[in-house]
Amino acid sequence: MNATPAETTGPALRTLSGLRFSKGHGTGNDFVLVADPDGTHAIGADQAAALCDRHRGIGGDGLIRAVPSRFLPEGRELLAGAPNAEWFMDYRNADGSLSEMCGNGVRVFVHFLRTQGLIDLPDGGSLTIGTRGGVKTVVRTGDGYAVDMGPWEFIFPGEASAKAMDSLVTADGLEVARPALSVSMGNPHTVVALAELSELAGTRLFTAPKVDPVPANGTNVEFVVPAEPLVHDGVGSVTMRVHERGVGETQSCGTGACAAAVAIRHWAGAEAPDAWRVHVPGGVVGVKFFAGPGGHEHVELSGPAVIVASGTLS
Ligand SMILES: N[C@H](CCC[C@H](N)C(=O)O)C(=O)O
Repeated sequence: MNATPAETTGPALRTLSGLRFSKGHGTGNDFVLVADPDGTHAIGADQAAALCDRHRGIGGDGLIRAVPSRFLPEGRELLAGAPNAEWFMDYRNADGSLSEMCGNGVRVFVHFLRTQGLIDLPDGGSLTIGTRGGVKTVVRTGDGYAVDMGPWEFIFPGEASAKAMDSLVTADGLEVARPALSVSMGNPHTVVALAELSELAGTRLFTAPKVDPVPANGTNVEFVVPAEPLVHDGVGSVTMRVHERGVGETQSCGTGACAAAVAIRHWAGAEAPDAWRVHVPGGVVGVKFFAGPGGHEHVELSGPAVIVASGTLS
């Protein structure tokens, strides 16, 4: 991730002096979280990037502002069809860019609302929230949260070939194009199939892998290796690393784990299971396919959420 320039970070943070914040993560995908129940603390791109800066700010893969949906035009639009989506996850990537969705972020967002005393959600209870990727329903489970991520779809007809600089270059320096699938989970993903993760060994995904074709608003790129055997006790298993749009390599990506399961399940064919475990550097998340309303297949993402600390900006 590119650090924000010093001349931007300092002034941006000074505009936020006294701000109460928390730090949390879901399988190592970490966020700076701000509660804004009165809708008076909009956080812009430079401010978000400064808060997420790991050397001059608090540090995080993204910034999550918890704000009542009624205070945002996107939220008011959602309330028309989902009046119970009282809270809105206002999410920005570490570089300050907006993104439609953040799967790990939704779990940490709901956990944050609970720890702030802004909602009451008993074990087994469910909550509907608003995001720029639509309304999401979240259930509190015994060991975290399960999110109905909604329907998935392929972004391009057929399969898109993908190339990744510095990580899939063969010994004789040839760029290796791999089969890939571009999948929308509310945000764009390009899933690249590898035979084994050792092909990425020793590689930090510093630069955005080259993919072809590129989705209109850029893409998150997942490198995925199926387990051997792919299915055990009826559950499929894959291992993945990810270069996130607007961030860089992260320990985990919830929407990316869903996209990876969509792609591997597509490649595995009709016998592939509906339940998956996705192993990421930061832990393991569950992905499950189920028949959603209107006959669309939905994806459920499940996993832990942790609030590490809270503080006040100097
Ligand atoms: N960087 C992503 C957003 C965060 C996604 C990821 N953190 C997740 O858990 O889904 C994008 O620009 O689409």
